[in-house]
Amino acid sequence: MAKSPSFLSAKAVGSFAYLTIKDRAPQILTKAIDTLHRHKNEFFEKHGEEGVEAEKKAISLLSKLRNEMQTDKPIVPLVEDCADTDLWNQHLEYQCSLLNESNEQPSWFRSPWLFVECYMYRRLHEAVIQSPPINDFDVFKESKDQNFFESQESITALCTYLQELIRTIEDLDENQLKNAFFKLLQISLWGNKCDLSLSGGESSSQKTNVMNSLEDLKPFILVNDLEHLWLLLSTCKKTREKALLNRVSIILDNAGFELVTDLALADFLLSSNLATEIHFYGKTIPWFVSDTTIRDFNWVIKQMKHCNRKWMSKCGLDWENYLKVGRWVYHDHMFWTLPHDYSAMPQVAPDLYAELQKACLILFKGDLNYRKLTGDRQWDFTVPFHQALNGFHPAPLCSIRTLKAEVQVGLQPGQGEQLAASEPHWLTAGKYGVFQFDAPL
Ligand SMILES: O=P(O)(O)OC[C@@]1(O)O[C@H](CO)[C@@H](O)[C@@H]1O
Ligand SMILES: [Mn+2]
Repeated sequence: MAKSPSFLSAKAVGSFAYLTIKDRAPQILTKAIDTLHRHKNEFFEKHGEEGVEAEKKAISLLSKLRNEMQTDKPIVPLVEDCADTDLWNQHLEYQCSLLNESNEQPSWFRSPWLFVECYMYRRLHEAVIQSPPINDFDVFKESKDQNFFESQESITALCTYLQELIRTIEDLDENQLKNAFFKLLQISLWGNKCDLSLSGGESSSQKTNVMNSLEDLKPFILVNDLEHLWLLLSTCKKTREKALLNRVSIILDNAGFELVTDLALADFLLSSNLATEIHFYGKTIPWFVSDTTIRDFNWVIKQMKHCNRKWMSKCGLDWENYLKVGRWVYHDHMFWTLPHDYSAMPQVAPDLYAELQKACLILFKGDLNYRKLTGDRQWDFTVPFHQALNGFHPAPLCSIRTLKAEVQVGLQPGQGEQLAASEPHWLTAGKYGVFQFDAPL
């Protein structure tokens, strides 16, 4: 078996990983510190002097973290005893073993980018939980909520389209159903552009109506396996006995507009009978600035339900009902906020792997999921996606991802080189996307 290529890391000066750890990650910590500072009065009103002391402590812990990163200090073990602390510290020991020969310590600019970037968010969480009584504060909530509020035009247009689709769905022929399916998948793909960790926490809302740009965006889809998804789900629908369940699992990414696009897609899958149940997987802690937690998931549905726009409110009501009757299920699992790539899931989280195996299709949203699917390694662009998955095949799966990191596989010969020649930042600007499918052989 050929040796796998090296991990992306900030060792490569000028690389996107390097620029992230050097510039964007410290900027994200600074914004988190500013957010805590701006909530000082709220903490005082809620908790009195204890709240102000807690704010000071969290800020001091985050400032220390930022300094460790900016001065490339060794990565230190987590100290707060949580359910995942041992797994994190065991992984840190594994990272130490990778550097044994060079007699070096894991550090921000030497260790794999995936590890240190995930570690930063887990240390940020540790700083907050070490600061009671503000230990359940989400430093990213404001920006996730703002993304939702600033995307109202797109959300309204999407809900109006979805409700019209549902109203007429019995009259749609096979081809019309497929086109609607593809349209909602593309909206979910481009919803992934709205990612606050790429923008360093600056607003990245969907201010224009993405539905009007789908045709213009088609040339930016580098791998398009949509037909595989249609064939899989339409065949499951035709061959399914009445009772048999067809589960589609969605590994969520960002809250706000992207989450609404994923919920709209999920509604269509049920309304069209392409699936009988949808399982969603979010993050158990605030993660990569915009990622969805259970609070974000419930907040978006509640906001939709109570808003004064007819079709948005109808969607919110329907979606709340899907959850009530169990046709939509939300899962929390700590694995998604560990630093491991997905080929480690059978060993590290066999219960989660077994759960994913129950799906007839798994949709992985976003760039970080793509990085974890492919091990965040420096693969040649033409390496098959199946190979890069390194044995991770719980069920047929599809990555729905806009490119925001220097890892991409499954391209045609010369395709990557041609893009690099015309667009130096094609891998990281979020301008290109993929629908990349894999089925167990
Ligand atoms: O998973 P998402 O939300 O699509 O993107 C997350 C992400 O793009 O943000 C980082 C920027 O620091 C990337 O490296 C990382 O993959
Ligand atoms: Mn994300």
